[in-house]
Amino acid sequence: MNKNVGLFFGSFNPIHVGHLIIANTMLEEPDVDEVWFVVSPQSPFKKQKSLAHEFDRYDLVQAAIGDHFHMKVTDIEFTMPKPSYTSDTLAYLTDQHPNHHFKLIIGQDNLKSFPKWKNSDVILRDYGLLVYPRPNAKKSELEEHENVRFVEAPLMDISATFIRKSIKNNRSVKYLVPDAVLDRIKGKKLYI
Ligand SMILES: Nc1ncnc2c1ncn2[C@@H]1O[C@H](COP(=O)(O)OP(=O)(O)OP(=O)(O)O)[C@@H](O)[C@H]1O
Ligand SMILES: O=C(O)c1ccc[n+]([C@@H]2O[C@H](COP(=O)([O-])O)[C@@H](O)[C@H]2O)c1
Repeated sequence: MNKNVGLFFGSFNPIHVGHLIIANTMLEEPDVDEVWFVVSPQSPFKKQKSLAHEFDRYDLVQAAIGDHFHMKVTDIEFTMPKPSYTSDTLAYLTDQHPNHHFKLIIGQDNLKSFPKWKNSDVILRDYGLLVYPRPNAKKSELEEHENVRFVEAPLMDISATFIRKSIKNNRSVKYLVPDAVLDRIKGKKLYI
């Protein structure tokens, strides 16, 4: 079946309510039928000491979306070369699902550096970007690009960095992550 799929790539270290609000907002767009979370083992521009194992991050995403009918999670990048280059994954997914139409979902903070991504021109031309606004994002020349669309939605000053820091400092992150995610973070003693 043909589907319009919004691909939401990220480290998800851990997934937080901001990510879920972004996914849900994108599902309201007329040309997004499903959102697939793509858990990246290693983002090219991020060197994190506190990066949880990709299997754990995948589990947290799965726990967060539960059995949502229009959200899925994929581990497709786990067996691909690292770091995880989005254009390679897009090519692979397009090959696997020739009838689907993919778009990329990103937060506004990633738009400024997007021209430095591998094959960014191909991604822009062949897929296009759906952008969720983010506080303090730097201005980007791509804001007016014909294949870049901003959604109108509330700014959310929430980050995985803040959540990891809070856990380390023994502060509660209840409501910043879904309860099922919090249970697993505690159970596996992640980010302490
Ligand atoms: N609060 C937010 N507002 C808008 N976009 C966001 C927000 N949080 C995450 N994103 C976007 O979600 C995608 C995946 O993000 P990522 O997993 O790196 O989360 P993060 O909260 O930015 O993590 P970290 O704090 O570890 O850098 C990126 O495109 C990022 O821009
Ligand atoms: O393909 C690239 O060149 C590229 C450069 C930077 C980031 N990405 C992807 O963008 C996603 C979000 O990245 P980050 O660094 O905000 O976690 C993640 O899945 C990365 O693999 C991809």
